[in-house]
Amino acid sequence: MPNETNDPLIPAGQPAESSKSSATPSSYRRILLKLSGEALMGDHEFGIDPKVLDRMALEIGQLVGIGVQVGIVIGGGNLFRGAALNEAGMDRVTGDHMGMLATVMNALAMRDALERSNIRSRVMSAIQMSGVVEHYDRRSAIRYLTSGDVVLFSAGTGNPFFTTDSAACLRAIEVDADVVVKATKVDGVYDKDPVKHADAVKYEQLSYDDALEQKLGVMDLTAICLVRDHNMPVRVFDMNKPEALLNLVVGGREGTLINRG
Ligand SMILES: Nc1ncnc2c1ncn2[C@@H]1O[C@H](COP(=O)(O)OP(=O)(O)OP(=O)(O)O)[C@@H](O)[C@H]1O
Ligand SMILES: O=c1ccn([C@@H]2O[C@H](COP(=O)(O)O)[C@@H](O)[C@H]2O)c(=O)[nH]1
Repeated sequence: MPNETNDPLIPAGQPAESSKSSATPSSYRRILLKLSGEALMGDHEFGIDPKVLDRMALEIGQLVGIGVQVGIVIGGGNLFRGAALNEAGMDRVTGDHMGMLATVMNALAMRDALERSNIRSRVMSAIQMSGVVEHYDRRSAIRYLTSGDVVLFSAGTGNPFFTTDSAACLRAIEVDADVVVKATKVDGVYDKDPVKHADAVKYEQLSYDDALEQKLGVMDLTAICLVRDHNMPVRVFDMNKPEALLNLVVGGREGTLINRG
């Protein structure tokens, strides 16, 4: 049911067609943008390149400018991943806690970049961190999004053994986003990893079931099961391609669409 009451707690969730009647030229009213932590490194080996943050802030500002509500989940792969720490000998749950804290650091850095560009934003964390960031609360998040604030959902799901892809899909479903937009270092989903295989073939569109059956590594299988069960579309695109984010949000063909098929 479209939200016709203007009650911020009634989900946005309008299909693309119904939102076209509003002032925004966007195909979507509310998106959940998943940013790769690794991509924040830019040309560096580790950490955060402020130039990447500033460029992303600019692109996010363009979306806010056309009336799109933006929730963001940032990965932590530029700092720590629990599985890698575990391979190096650390307890897995401790490593996952470090990975989740890394996502909070990335979210704080992105908020800083957004605010320097005069884009109102808030960081919420799945792990309580009084005095640093607000604890995640779904109803507050929806209110912030409805009022036009960019909301950065940090600390993943708050639980070990998950990833920020799953967190992004979970938050998208919870706040009733229209789509998960996964910004990554490749320009879509291929039949095999395009970084490792020069002959990989790109999909324009892919069903959830095909993505699961073929175990295509661009997104973890838990996340794909979640979006499939809640019929949440996902678009995977290249975050290094200028204007690609704006283009896909206004209905352009960018990357790969994963949906019911
Ligand atoms: N079939 C596939 N199609 C496209 N990319 C693939 C595929 N299989 C593996 N990949 C790899 O998945 C990567 C995309 O994941 P991404 O960089 O977003 O990492 P992540 O683990 O989600 O993010 P983070 O860096 O935040 O941990 C691409 O860089 C690509 O090399
Ligand atoms: O719900 C979650 C989300 C993440 N983690 C840990 O954080 C790192 C970084 O996230 P990426 O998705 O890999 O960028 C991840 O490797 C996990 O160790 C988590 O435990 N729970």
